[in-house]
Amino acid sequence: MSRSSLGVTLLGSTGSIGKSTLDVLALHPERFHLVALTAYSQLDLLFEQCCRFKPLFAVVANEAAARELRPRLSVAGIRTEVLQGEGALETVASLPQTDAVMAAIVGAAGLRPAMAAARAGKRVMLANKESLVVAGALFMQAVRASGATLLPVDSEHNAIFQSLPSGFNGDMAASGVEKLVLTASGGPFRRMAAADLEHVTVEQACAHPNWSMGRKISVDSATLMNKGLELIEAHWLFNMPAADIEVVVHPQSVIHSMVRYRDGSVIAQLGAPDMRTPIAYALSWPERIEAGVERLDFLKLGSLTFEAPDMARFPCLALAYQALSAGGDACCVLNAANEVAVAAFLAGKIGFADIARQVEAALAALDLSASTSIDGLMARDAEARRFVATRIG
Ligand SMILES: NC(=O)C1=CN([C@@H]2O[C@H](COP(=O)(O)OP(=O)(O)OC[C@H]3O[C@@H](n4cnc5c(N)ncnc54)[C@H](OP(=O)(O)O)[C@@H]3O)[C@@H](O)[C@H]2O)C=CC1
Ligand SMILES: CC(=O)[C@@H](O)[C@H](O)COP(=O)(O)O
Ligand SMILES: [Mn+2]
Repeated sequence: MSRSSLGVTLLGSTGSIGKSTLDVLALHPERFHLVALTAYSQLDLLFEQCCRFKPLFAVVANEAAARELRPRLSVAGIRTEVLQGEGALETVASLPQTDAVMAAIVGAAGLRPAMAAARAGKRVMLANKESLVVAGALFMQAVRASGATLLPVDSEHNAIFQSLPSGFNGDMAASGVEKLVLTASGGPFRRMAAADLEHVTVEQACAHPNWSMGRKISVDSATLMNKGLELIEAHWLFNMPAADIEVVVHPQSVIHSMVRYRDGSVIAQLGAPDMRTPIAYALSWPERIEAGVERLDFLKLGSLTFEAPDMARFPCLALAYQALSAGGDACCVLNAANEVAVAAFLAGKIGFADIARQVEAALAALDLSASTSIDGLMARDAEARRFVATRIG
């Protein structure tokens, strides 16, 4: 390992972003080394990843999983130390050996470890958009206080980051920025009638037209809640009011997002729909490295098209605008209610269109006054989860 090699902790290594991150890291063994890998349910895959990448630490969900993994690693001659539980996720995110943290756990479960990385002043490569949805103000405050480097991995926000002037300091007006434009694929049901949305299957909802992703974010893309979460994420990352963040449906997912400038210029980032590009940029910024992705062939692409999002058929996007403008803990409630409703849809307990109904009910019923700590937000998150779980039964 060279002295300048970057020590990476990969939170959520067994997921879609986790695996893509390992693909990029494997292309550059001289540039990066793995400090820690973390998994939740996929122990066999974590074992294989430890054998291949030999991290210093592996984190699993509980004592039983740790007792299973330790002897397997030992027999294989791998000296990775196995830790367990939520606290261990925060530990590996803030170790002195860790230079950079890829935050790729799904859902609000990723918040505390991402916060630990931010508080410890790490290079935080943020895929876990839910951290900013639940705790945007506290998260950005922690980044500023510690001097952490926050690099967006979500493709749209990474595209905006690439389209902003270099040395951008958070002052949009001084940089001549007028608006941000988030592109949305429209999901698998872009052209479906409202009545038919009541009957779509889990398999259809998880079949994203352009991206290969985990199941939760795939359902979010299908309801357009993903774009709602990304609106809130963009608000916090780039210090932009919701009124200056447009959402445009672009079914090809080739333009990953854009920045409008005061002089009428629009700067966009384009690329194949492959997360290895934004992951590679977050890992190598301000430089660029090979990501192993297919190059765009404009002649094969033909045309790029645009249309307005339909918030009547996809009310989750409207609910996210509503939560952002309500402030307080509304975005935390929106996220928690959505996580429970999506899990219930994936388990066959509610229909696709019920997801928005559950989120709307939680926002209407619960106290949305602002929490001032992560513990307070997690209590509000738990309250919203209980509320929706009780309604679903
Ligand atoms: N996939 C994509 O292309 C994109 C994803 N994102 C965001 O990145 C994040 C990850 O998404 P994705 O990779 O698709 O998700 P996946 O479901 O594929 O992977 C999630 C990862 O988190 C782990 N995990 C799940 N629950 C817990 C928990 N309670 N505690 C600790 N670890 C847990 C999983 O472990 P295990 O598998 O072992 O159970 C897995 O490693 C999400 O926030 C998503 O919105 C953003 C842009 C694009
Ligand atoms: C790859 C990525 O960043 C996802 O968030 C993706 O953007 C989902 O696509 P849509 O939500 O636009 O369908
Ligand atoms: Mn995205």
